[in-house]
Amino acid sequence: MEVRILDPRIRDWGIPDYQTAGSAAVDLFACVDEPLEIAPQAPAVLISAGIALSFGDFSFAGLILPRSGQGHKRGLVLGNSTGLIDPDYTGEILISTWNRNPAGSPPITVQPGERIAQMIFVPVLRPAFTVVDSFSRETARAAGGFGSTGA
Ligand SMILES: O=c1ccn([C@H]2C[C@H](O)[C@@H](COP(=O)(O)OP(=O)(O)OP(=O)(O)O)O2)c(=O)[nH]1
Repeated sequence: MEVRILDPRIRDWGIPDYQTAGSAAVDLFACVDEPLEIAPQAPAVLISAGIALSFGDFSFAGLILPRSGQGHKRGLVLGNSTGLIDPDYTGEILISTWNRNPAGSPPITVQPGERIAQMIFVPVLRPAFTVVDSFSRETARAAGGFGSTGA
């Protein structure tokens, strides 16, 4: 996979890579020029991750996810819940950054180079759609959902 370094500070912070052989994700750095205060419940802020990717073949995509420590402990999550990086997207990777804490909480300060999110890569399946009036196979669940099997 090709990576373009759009913010030279990335070379000092560590080009995003798997921290260990067992790691599924690469951490993304906040490429802000100065510490950035994000108020609770304020509209999400787009922060550059300082990199662009070329997926080569289009068989996988990227997903930007919150980091558990940032999200669970600190309240710093993603304004779009999950970011999808399409395999044909070659622009700057942006992180929609949101302070989910209740109004009145202190702001969260994001430092330059802080690891605020992570990205995993997933295979993309592109099933062909056949338009039908009714499905050729029935299931026990049928349209049951949203708690249909009990609490
Ligand atoms: O957190 C994100 C989400 C998206 N993107 C980039 C890569 C992605 O491929 C592109 C488009 O994202 P998406 O398909 O989710 O956007 P959309 O709202 O459906 O708009 P469109 O596809 O019309 O651009 O924006 C990011 O950099 N970060």
